[in-house]
Amino acid sequence: MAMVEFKDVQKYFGDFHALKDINLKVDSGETVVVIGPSGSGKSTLIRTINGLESIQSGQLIVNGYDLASKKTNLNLIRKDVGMVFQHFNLYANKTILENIMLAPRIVLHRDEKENKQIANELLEKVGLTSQANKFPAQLSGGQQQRAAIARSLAMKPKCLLFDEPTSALDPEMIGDVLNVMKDIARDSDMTMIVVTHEMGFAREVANRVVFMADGQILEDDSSDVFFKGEPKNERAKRFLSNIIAH
Ligand SMILES: Nc1ncnc2c1ncn2[C@@H]1O[C@H](COP(=O)(O)OP(=O)(O)OP(=O)(O)O)[C@@H](O)[C@H]1O
Repeated sequence: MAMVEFKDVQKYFGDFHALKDINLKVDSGETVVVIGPSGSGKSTLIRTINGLESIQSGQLIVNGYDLASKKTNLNLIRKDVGMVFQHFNLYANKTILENIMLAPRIVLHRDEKENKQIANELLEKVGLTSQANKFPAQLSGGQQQRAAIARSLAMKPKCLLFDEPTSALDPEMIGDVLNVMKDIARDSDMTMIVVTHEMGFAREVANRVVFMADGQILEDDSSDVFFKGEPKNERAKRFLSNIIAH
């Protein structure tokens, strides 16, 4: 079953055509990595999936809901489709444990004892048990991002969107965050759509790689084809050889 399906989607910011004729289908359980040069529309693409950006024409179906319809309740979509941002977006005045417990308590009305148990399990999963009662500012960037991932997972989403989750981190923090993401991709049946330049991650766990440039999808391959067989599109090929060379 498709978790996300774009059909001839167009997105404008004023006169600027940010997403051009997007056709993309992501099946439940797939891990898809989106790559491409700066300004190519990668963030815009994934932000449309949970309604953070609206589309102007075409069809976008997410978890069975039509996002172009005014009747669609975005809160219903966001319950099942989580997002991890470049800059973590944790609540500064709440502890890490409270950050993780907040949405399930308010949105899902999860029983308090169960909520705490799930939060503690997630803290363990992302290696932050000892940081549970600290505030975000007391943690490193890498720890904050792992807390943000745990917070998203606490909602038990069907789909998790990642918008350059490691690009604001110091290099020594990146590995731990990627390892958490790799574990999730391997161990869960959640759909993951990840905007990243981390080609090691893409190679190890992505089922597919989508290359964007100038608001268009120029290549959409299984990762085997992308990494072993070379992309067919010239720009994708050049992009790949540049990032692998650096
Ligand atoms: N709110 C906005 N208003 C106007 N233009 C926007 C807005 N958001 C994005 N854009 C433009 O849309 C284009 C695509 O932006 P987007 O952030 O999706 O690219 P990206 O591929 O994610 O880039 P990067 O890798 O640098 O994050 C850019 O030219 C950007 O300036």
